[in-house]
Amino acid sequence: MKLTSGPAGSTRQSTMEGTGFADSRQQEAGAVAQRQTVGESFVADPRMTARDVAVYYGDKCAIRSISIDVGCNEVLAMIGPSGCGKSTFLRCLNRMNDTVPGCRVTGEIRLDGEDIYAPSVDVVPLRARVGMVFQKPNPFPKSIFDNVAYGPKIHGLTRTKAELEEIVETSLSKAGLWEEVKDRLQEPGTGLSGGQQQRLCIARAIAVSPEVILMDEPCSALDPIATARIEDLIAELRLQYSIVIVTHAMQQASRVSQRTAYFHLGDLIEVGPTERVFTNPRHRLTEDYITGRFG
Ligand SMILES: Nc1ncnc2c1ncn2[C@@H]1O[C@H](COP(=O)(O)OP(=O)(O)OP(=O)(O)O)[C@@H](O)[C@H]1O
Repeated sequence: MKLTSGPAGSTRQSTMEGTGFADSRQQEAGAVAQRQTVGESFVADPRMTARDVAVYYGDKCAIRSISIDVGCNEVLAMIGPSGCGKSTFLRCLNRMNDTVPGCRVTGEIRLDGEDIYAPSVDVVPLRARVGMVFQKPNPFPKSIFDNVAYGPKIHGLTRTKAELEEIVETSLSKAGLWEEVKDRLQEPGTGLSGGQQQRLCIARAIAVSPEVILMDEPCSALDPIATARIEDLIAELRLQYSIVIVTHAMQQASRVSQRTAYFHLGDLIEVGPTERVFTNPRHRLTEDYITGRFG
């Protein structure tokens, strides 16, 4: 994947602008330098592009001027201390923030070049194209089969029962769950173990042929073995989809992702190839975080 650095336009304005004092100007330059995203935010062939994205909850600005691409067939990890805005940004990518009262999103986000916030965009098909897997596995109170079949049915993706069965089997296979559940498809999804439930939720996302899968700390409720299975699965899914994952586990980010984005207090501080970000961070705040001095 070819990477490119952030343009000058990704610099955010300092709140000290216009003070007129020399030392203030120096501080301002420092503040701007600190808030400019360093590294490689952009890729040559993006699946999604976010430009100058800000999110407000009421009057409170949760993230400011975020510009970043999501590449095809990459896992992009988003890391940073609690409350820095990772989940808020993730939710912008499939307009999940639309469901949060008082939440306002500004800037521009495109999927395959199409503005996903355009008034003409229907969020139901959008959320099939940009699927989401949550922190806590949340299967529907339905059978294993129906959990996976539900999406294709409501999106009209199949014409016959055989086609639907085919999608269910393929999705469960891709999610690494088919062998474990093929003889109990009519049992409730909620009867599976936590790790199996999370793979069921991944199968549910896959069943509607997404282009991007968003994962918000998908392993935080799982034991190490179930976590390892999901991480292996993420590596396989990348071959077909783009994946954006929020994780608190830096080891996990380094294991599963090709690029890592570091957020800090609502700013996107640094983006780059994962190995480089973890071994040779360019921004002091990134370094402080990954070495455990902050967060
Ligand atoms: N629904 C909401 N209403 C008001 N403020 C919110 C809401 N959701 C998030 N926030 C605030 O927005 C900021 C960013 O929160 P967000 O959950 O995106 O951070 P995060 O980096 O994902 O945190 P964590 O790692 O703890 O999940 C925080 O200050 C948070 O309190």
